[in-house]
Amino acid sequence: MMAVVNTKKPHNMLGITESRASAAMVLADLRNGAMLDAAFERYVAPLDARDRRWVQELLWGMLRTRNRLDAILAERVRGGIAKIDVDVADLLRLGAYQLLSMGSVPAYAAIGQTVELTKRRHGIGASKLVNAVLRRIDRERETIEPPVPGEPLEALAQQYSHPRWVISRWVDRWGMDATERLLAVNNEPASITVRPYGVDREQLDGMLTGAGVTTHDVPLVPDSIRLGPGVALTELGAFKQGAFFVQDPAATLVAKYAYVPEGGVVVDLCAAPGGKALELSRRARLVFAADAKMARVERMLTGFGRLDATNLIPIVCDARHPAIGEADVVVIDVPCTGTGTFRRHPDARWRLRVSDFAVLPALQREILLAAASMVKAGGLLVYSTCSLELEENDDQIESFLATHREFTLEPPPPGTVPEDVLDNGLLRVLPQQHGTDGAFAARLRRAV
Ligand SMILES: C[S@@+](CC[C@H](N)C(=O)[O-])C[C@H]1O[C@@H](n2cnc3c(N)ncnc32)[C@H](O)[C@@H]1O
Repeated sequence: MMAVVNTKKPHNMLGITESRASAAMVLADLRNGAMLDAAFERYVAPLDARDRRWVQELLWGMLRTRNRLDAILAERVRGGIAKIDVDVADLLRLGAYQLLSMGSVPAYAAIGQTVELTKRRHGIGASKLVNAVLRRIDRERETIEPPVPGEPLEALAQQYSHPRWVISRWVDRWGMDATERLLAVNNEPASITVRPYGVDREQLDGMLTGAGVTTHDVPLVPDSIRLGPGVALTELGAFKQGAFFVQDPAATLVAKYAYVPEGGVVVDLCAAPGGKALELSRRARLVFAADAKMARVERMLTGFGRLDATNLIPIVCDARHPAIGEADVVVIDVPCTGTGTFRRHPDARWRLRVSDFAVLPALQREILLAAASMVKAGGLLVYSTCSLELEENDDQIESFLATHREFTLEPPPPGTVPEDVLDNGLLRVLPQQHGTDGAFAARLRRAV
C-alpha cells in the first residue's frame, strides 16, 4: 500500500529533528571540502547512539546513490537540479532518500521535516519547491525508476552512482565486468575487522563472543576477526581494555608485507591515525610514528594510550623535510586519492578531481625522495597507498627505481602474505578481487 502523507499536520507543530538538521550541516561542510568522517564527528557525535546510526544510514546511503537520486529529481524539478541552490539540492536528495530507501521513515515525516528544514535554511519559496517535488516522488514511487541511459558508462554511473570519468578510467584498465564488480563492492557497507592487541586471537574472540558479538574468520589475515553488523564498538569492554584496534585486512597486509626486521627501529613518516604503525610495532623494537598534522598526531596518541602501547613514539614532522636521522626501515603510507577505500568513504568519489592525479603524485614523489635519503645502506624503504591508480602506485615505483639504482624491489619471504595479493613482488589488494579495501605497496632494499 502506498504511504499516506499527513497533510493536516501544521508545519509549525513539526519540530525538525536534530538528526536531520545535523545531516544537512554535514553536507554543507562536505561542499566546503570537509571529509565525511570529520564533519560527522563534529555535528552527529553529540546525538544518542540510535540517532547517530540513523544519520549515518541516511548520509552514507544518500552519497552512495546520489546519481540515481539526481536522475529521479531531474525529471521532477523544473529546469533541472543543476539550476537550484546546491544546499536545496542536497536537502531534496536527503528527503528523496528517506522516502525511497528508508522504510522506517513515514512519508509524512520525510516530506514535512525536509520542507521545514528548507524553510529554516532558505525561506518559504524554496520550501514550496521541496514540498511539491517530494510529494510528487511519494505519489510516483511505484514507477519511480529513471530511464537507463543508452551509453554504457552513463548507465553504470547512474546505477552505481560514481562519476563517469572515474568509471571510464577503470574500464580502460580492467574492462567492464571487473569495473562493475568494483562499483558494486564500493556500494556495500564495509564490515569492521579488528586486530588483537596484548591478547591473542582466541582470547579476543572469547571476549567478543562473551559480549554477544558475532565473529567471523578473515581468510586473507587469519589472526584478524571480522565483526557482525550493528556492534557499538566503543561500548565493548574489550575496546575499553585496549584488547584490539580496528584495521581493514588490506592495511594489515601492507604492514605484514613490509616485514620489518625483528627488533629493528622503524620510522613511519605518514603514520596517523596509526594503525599500520601499531602493526609494525609487533616486530619492531621501536616505531617513530610521524605525521605532519598536529591534530592527527594527538588522535594517534590517544589511540596508543588506550592500547597502552609502549614502543611507539608519536612525533609531528613533515615527511618532505624529515628532521630525523638515518634509519634501518622507513615506511611511507603516503597521502593519496584513496580510490581503494570508496566503500568506506562514500564522499570521496564526489570529491575526486582530475587534477588530483597530478597534484598528489607530485607530493608522493617528494615524500618518496626525502624518505629514500633517510634509509641506511642495507636498509628498507616501504612505499604504500590505499589507491588503485597507476599514477600513485606502479608509475611512482618504476620512475623511482629508474633513477635510484641503489634500490631494488625485494618482496618479503614466501608465506609472509598470501600469494594471491602479490603481483611481481609488489603488494596489490583489489576490492573487486579480494573483497577488502584496496592497497598497494612496494618493499625496496637499499644496497649495502
Ligand atoms: C594514508 S594516511 C596514513 C594512514 C596511516 N599510515 C595508518 O595506517 O593509519 C596519510 C597520512 O599522511 C599525512 N601527511 C600528509 N602530508 C604529509 C607530509 N607532508 N608529511 C607527513 N605526513 C603527511 C596525513 O596527515 C595522513 O595522516
